[in-house]
Amino acid sequence: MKQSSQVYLVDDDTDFREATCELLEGAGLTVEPFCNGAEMLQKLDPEWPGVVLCDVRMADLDGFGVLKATQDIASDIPFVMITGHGDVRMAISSIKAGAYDFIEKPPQPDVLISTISRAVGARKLLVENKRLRRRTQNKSGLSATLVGQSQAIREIRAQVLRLAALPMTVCIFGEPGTGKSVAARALHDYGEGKGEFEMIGCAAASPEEFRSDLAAIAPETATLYLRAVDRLDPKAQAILVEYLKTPGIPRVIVSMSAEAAKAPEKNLTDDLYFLANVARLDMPAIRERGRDVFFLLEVFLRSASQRFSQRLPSVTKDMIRQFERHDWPGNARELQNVAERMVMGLPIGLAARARQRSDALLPYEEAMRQFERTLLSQSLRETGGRKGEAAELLSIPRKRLYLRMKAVGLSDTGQD
Ligand SMILES: Nc1ncnc2c1ncn2[C@@H]1O[C@H](COP(=O)(O)OP(=O)(O)OP(=O)(O)O)[C@@H](O)[C@H]1O
Repeated sequence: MKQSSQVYLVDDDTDFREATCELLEGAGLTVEPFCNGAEMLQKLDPEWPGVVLCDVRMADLDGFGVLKATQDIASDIPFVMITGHGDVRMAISSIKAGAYDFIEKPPQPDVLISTISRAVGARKLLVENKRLRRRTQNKSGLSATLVGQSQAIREIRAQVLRLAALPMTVCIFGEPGTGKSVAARALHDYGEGKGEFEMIGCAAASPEEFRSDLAAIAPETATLYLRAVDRLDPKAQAILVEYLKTPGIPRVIVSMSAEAAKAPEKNLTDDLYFLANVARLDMPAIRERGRDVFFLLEVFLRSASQRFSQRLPSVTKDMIRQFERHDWPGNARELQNVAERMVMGLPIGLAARARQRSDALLPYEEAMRQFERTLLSQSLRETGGRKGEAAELLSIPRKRLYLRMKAVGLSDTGQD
């Protein structure tokens, strides 16, 4: 599945959504529609080079709530609010709250297109500038992105800097959550090519979807990251082989599982194996990186406490022992989840996880959904099903708790 569109459109009015998508796509913009803010926020990535266009009046979370949550994730993503016609007070409030601009409903097509194109242009510039800044930073810039002091990660950083300068295809191998996508982005950030980073997730893509994802790659893309390329079926691999032979395509970086690292030729057709396996990076598992687990923990704790507006939790001796004994099958991603639980004052529950095998891990979206479901059920259990108290325990607004319960399929027991 292709990851990034240029515009996320949030509106609970189906007719308006469809008409607006058609209009913006007709003007050459790529749009992804959402019928509520919660779904969009779940997808929002702070590095996303796009723009949010959001209605102010919506049944669940209103436009101001979505704006606030967007700013918590990434304050520099332009947010364009759709306000009621003639509602000057609302328009002023949206700008005061940090919106990039506002558009009155029903919008005039030329105003809508020019406002969104301007916002997309501004965002593109900002992302490019950030990238150039990162590139001009020295190696210490890279150690803030690919965190760790172990010999293994130092070698990865040195290889990234070496390979970034060469326009060849790179194959990144590693267990789930070892930072393959972080390394791919670093290869882009520290590379010479001007343009954007785009990602296509290959795990669930049918050959048809994959073909259309490749066809939709924006001309300004400098680096194309194909995640889990070993999960493509042979038909889709043949499509990729043809694509890789096309002149003028972006630089391609692919990732593969640790199992595939042992014998990549088994997972790839011969054609693709020879085309893709030019240079390789092998991301080390957390369990092979000694004290890095604590360097990463600190980074994840700081970011989670900022994100959830909570104090930094203390790390007890018992926790340190648990961390050292744990196998970390989910690697940095698992550690990040544990850090979030610590910040929220929840048990870290490492013993049970230690018995899980890495190949039993679920795809990311599903794993996150299950994690969230467990977290919400646990808080509800601890508060005897009282949602107000559960929301307080998790330090989120009650409305957000309702939304997330609905999103993960938890039934409403009726107690407030
Ligand atoms: N060395 C690192 N320094 C800082 N953060 C890291 C590092 N490695 C991983 N992370 C963080 O851990 C999480 C998982 O990393 P990432 O998504 O890059 O893993 P992956 O190997 O690409 O996963 P997948 O196997 O699902 O494709 C991300 O939030 C990422 O930012």
